[in-house]
Amino acid sequence: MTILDQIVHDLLPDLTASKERLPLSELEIMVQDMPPARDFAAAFRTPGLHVIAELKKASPSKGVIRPRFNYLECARDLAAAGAAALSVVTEEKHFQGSLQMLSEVAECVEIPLLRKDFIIDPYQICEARLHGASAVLLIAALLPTGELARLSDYAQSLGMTVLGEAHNEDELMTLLGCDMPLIGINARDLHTFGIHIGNASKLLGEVPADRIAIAESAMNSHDDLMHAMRAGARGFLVGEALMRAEYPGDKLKEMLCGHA
Ligand SMILES: O=P(O)(O)OC[C@@H](O)[C@@H](O)c1c[nH]c2ccccc12
Repeated sequence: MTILDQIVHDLLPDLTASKERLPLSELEIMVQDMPPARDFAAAFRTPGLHVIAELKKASPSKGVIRPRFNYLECARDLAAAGAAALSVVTEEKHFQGSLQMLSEVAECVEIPLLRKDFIIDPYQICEARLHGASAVLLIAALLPTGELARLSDYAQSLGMTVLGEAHNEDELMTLLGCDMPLIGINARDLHTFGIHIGNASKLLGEVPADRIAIAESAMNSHDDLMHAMRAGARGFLVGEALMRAEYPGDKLKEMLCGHA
């Protein structure tokens, strides 16, 4: 079993329990009373360096990244430093995130939020919307083509945006067959955790102009962002570099401007 299989295996009991407690039909009624979702894709349609700054305490490949994790302070600092959006990792067991954190962050900043999790069911998308996210990540390595299209359509029916994630040619082709506005190219292979920058750069160049290419993972500096931009990226998902910094907002400014 790969780590990806393990993560999905571990989230199933909670998902089943949540559905029993509050079925999807009830969540969908609650969504009707919500204000419209924040426009997640808007920022990326304009020129410039647009970073999706990721809030995560830990990851399976790196263990605990930010031991004292004041996520509201991080969220405020990153928004003030110019983050276009935030990615809130909600997976509990391997990343130490939660939906509660997503709701709190939604109340404390105005920029759009991505629920970053291992999404396999419409239920998780509706939960994301109810907790203040306006985008979800759909990982091609996790789902058959039909499911990707179905979940993507479902998210968009709730007024949300979809970030599809690929890390190889086949996955990219699958995503391009679905109606997804944002196409993420993950330099990290989720099965092995290996980083492949050359491969990611090549794939970024293959994202057609009517989609927004987002470079994901392993970027630490202004140069890394510029490299990904030259390869075709119009947005950048940055987690660890910000979460390891004492002052994530300052680190983001440095990555955006090229100097401290
Ligand atoms: O922390 P990094 O290397 O900057 O990467 C952020 C983000 O790309 C990464 O967390 C990520 C993107 N897609 C994923 C899917 C599963 C787990 C993790 C990820």
